[in-house]
Amino acid sequence: MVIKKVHAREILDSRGNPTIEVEVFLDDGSIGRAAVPSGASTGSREALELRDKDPKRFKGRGVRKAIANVMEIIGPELIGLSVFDQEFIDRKLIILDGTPDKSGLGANALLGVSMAVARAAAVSLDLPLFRYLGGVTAGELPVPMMNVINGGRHADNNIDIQEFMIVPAGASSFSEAVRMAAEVFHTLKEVLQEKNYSTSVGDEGGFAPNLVSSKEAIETILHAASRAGYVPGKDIFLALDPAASEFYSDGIYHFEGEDMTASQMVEYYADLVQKYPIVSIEDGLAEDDWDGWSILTEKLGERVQLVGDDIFVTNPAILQRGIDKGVANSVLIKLNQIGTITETLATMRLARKAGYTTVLSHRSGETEDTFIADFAVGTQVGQIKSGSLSRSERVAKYNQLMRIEETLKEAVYPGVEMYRKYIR
Ligand SMILES: C=C(OP(=O)(O)O)C(=O)O
Ligand SMILES: [Mg+2]
Repeated sequence: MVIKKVHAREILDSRGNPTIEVEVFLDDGSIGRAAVPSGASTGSREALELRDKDPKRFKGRGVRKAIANVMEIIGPELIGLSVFDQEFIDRKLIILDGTPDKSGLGANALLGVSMAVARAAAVSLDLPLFRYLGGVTAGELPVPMMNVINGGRHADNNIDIQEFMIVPAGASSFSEAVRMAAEVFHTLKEVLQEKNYSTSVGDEGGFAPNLVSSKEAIETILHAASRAGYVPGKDIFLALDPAASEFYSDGIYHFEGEDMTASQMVEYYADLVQKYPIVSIEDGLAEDDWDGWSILTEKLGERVQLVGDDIFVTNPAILQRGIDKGVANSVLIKLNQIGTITETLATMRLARKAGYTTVLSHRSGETEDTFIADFAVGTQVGQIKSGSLSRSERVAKYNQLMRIEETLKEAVYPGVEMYRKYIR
C-alpha cells in the first residue's frame, strides 16, 4: 500500500500545551494517526522539539511551524511511497531534516510522521500495532514502573527526587501487576491523608505531598505496600528517577539542602540500596557528569539497574560512548528524544548487544495516544514507565497493555526475573 496524503494538526497534551498529531492516509483507505509527547526535565542533547515562539499563541509554545513542515515539506515527499518500508521513510525524514539534532524540521514533526506511518501500515494489514512491529515473536509484556510520588520538576516545591516508582515485579502477569500497583496507590493515599499531607497529584499522576525527605517518601510508599498486603522486596520493589541534572550546577549536587559531590551522591544511593528494595535508579547523576557516572557504575552497577536518560537521550552515538566508558547498565528509551522509530530501534539494538537493559518511557507531557504500549510489546523492551494509576493519559498505556495481554494466548511477564541480579 502506498501513502496518499499526510495531514497534521495542533492538539493539546496533558499539561494543556499544544502538540502535534499526524495522520497518514493510504490508497486502500487506511488511516494511521499518532500524537507526540513532550518532556519537562529534558536532556540538553535531545533532538529539537520545534516551537513557534509566537508570544500571542500558547505563550510561544505553538507547533504551527512543525505542522507546516509536515504538510508542505514532508508530506509531498512521501506520496507514492510504500507504507511498509518504515526504515526507508525514516531515513528520508532524516535527510529532509538535514541536521544532526532535527532542528531543520523539528523532531516533533518527524516523530509524528514516523509513528503515524507505522500505525497506517498496521491498519492496512489489519494487524494490532504490536503485532505489526514485532511479528510472531511479540509475546512478552513489560514490567511496569509506576510513579506514585512526583517531585523535582514534575511537582511544585516538594522533594528533589523527581520520581518514586513502584515495581510490581512479584506479580505473575501484567494485569495482576496493575491491580497490585493500584491497590498500593490507593493505600498510599490513605497513609498520606493520615499524615495530613496533600493528595493532589503532579504531572505524571503521582501524589505530590510536601514530604521532608526522599527517605520519608520511600518509607511512606513501603508502609502503604505492606498495609495493602504486599511484601516489599518480594511482591513490590522500588525504582527512582532523581533526574539529577535538575539539581546539578557547577560540579555540585544541590540535594535536600546540602551541597554534595558525585561521590557523596553515590554514597547516598549506596545507603538507599542497602536499606530499601530498590532495583533501579535512573539519572542518579547529571548528564554532563560522566566521571561521576563512572564512579556510580563502578560502585553500584552490580547491585542495581542504573538507567541513563538525560545522559544518553536515546541517541545511539551517545549510548556507544557510554558503553565504551562502561557507564550505566541500562538505557531509557524515549522516541521523541531521537525523532524516528528506526533510530530508536538502533539504540535498543545497540543496548542489547552491550548487555544493557532497556526501559521504554512516556514523557511528563503526554497525550491519549497509546503507541508506546504496543511499541513495548512489539520490541520486547522489558520494562516500561508510564506514570501513576490516576490521570487517563498515563492509565491509557497500562490499559492497552492489559488488552494486549488478553489477546496473547501465552503472554510472558518477566516479573522478578528482570531483576534477579539485584534481588537479595
Ligand atoms: C519522563 C521523564 O520526564 P520528562 O518527560 O519531563 O523528561 C523522565 O525524566 O524520565
Ligand atoms: Mg528521567
